[in-house]
Amino acid sequence: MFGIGAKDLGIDLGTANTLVYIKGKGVVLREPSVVAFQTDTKQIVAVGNDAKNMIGRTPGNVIALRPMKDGVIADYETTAKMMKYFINQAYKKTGFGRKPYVMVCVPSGITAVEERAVKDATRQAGARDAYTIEEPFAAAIGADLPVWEPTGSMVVDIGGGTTEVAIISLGGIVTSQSIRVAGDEMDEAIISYIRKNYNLMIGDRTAETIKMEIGSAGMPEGIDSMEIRGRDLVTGLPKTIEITAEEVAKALHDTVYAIIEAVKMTLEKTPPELAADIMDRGIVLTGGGALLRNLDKVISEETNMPVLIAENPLDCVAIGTGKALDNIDVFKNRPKDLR
Ligand SMILES: Nc1ncnc2c1ncn2[C@@H]1O[C@H](COP(=O)(O)OP(=O)(O)OP(=O)(O)O)[C@@H](O)[C@H]1O
Repeated sequence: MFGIGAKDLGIDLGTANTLVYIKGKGVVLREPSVVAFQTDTKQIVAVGNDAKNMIGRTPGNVIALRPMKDGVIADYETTAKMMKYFINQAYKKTGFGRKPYVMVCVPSGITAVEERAVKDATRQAGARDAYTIEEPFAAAIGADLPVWEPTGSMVVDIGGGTTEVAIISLGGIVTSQSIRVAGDEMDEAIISYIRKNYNLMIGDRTAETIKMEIGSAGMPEGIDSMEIRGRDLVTGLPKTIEITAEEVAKALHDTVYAIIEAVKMTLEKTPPELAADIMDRGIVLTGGGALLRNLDKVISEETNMPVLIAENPLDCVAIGTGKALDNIDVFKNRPKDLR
C-alpha cells in the first residue's frame, strides 16, 4: 500500500464546479471552476466564487475564464494553478500534512493525452501522486450503487460540459456514452432562443439563473415566468423582458432530447441480464443537470424505466472519487481497457 491516509484527496475537477473531498471529512471545498487574471502579467486576481462573480464584468486588463471546457482541460497552465489554489484552500481548512495522494475524476471518453494532462496538472499542483477515475464510475460509487457486485447499475451524470451515461457491473464499466451536451449547452440554448426571439443579448450567468428558476424538461405544469435583463441588439441599450417557463422548455427541448438519446443508445447496447437488473433498480441521475425540473419524469417516460435522482446529485462524483481512494490498488493496476 501507499500509506493512503485521512488527508488524501478526491477531486471532482468539473467544467462548472470543482469539489474537494477529504476522507473522513467529506466535501470540504465546493467552488466554481473559474479563474480571473491580468491579461498582461498573467497574474491571478481571483479564483472560484470571487472569479465567477467577475464573469462578464471585468475591466479590459482582467479576464475571468473557465480553464476546463467540455469536461477536459482547455487551458493547462491555468487549470494547474486553479488546482493548486483549491488544494491549498482545502488544506487550510483541515490542517497541513504530508503531500497528498490525489484521485481525480475524468470523463469516460477522455483521450490518453488528455488523461496525462490531468495527472500532470495534479502533480504540478502539489500531489505526491495522481490517479484518475472515470466520472460515471465515481458518480455511481457516490450514489451508493452496488458497483462491485455482479448486478447492473445505470448512472447518468449530467454536469456542466459533459453528460456521461454508463452501465456498471463487477467494478467495471460495461458500456458507456459520453456526450459533450449538458448544463452549459442548456444555457447556450436559452441565450440563443432569447437572441432570436427578442433581439436581446443576455449573459451566461443570467441564462443559468433562468434555467435553474423556471427551466424544465418537457412542458411545465405551472405558468411561471421571470423578468430578465440584457442588451437590446437593435438599440444597443439595456432592456427588460418577461420570459415564460413554456418558452424556456422550448429552448431546452433539443438539449434534453440529446441527453435522452444517449440514454437510449446505452440501453440498446446493454446485455439483457443487466438490463433486467436496471429495470428493477432504476436509472440513477447525478450531476447538477439532474436538478432540471421534470428531467427524471421525461427520461422515465421515454425509456419506460424507473428513474431516480441521487440524494446529493452535485456531490456524488466528488464523494465517489474520494471513496475510490479506499480501493487505490484497483485503480493503480487496472489496465486502461478495463477501466
Ligand atoms: N437546479 C438546477 N437546475 C438545472 N441545472 C442545474 C441546477 N443546479 C445546477 N445546475 C447545473 O448543473 C451544472 C453543474 O453540474 P456539476 O457541478 O455536476 O458539473 P461539473 O462536474 O462541474 O461538470 P462536468 O461533469 O461536465 O465536468 C451547471 O450547468 C449548472 O447550471
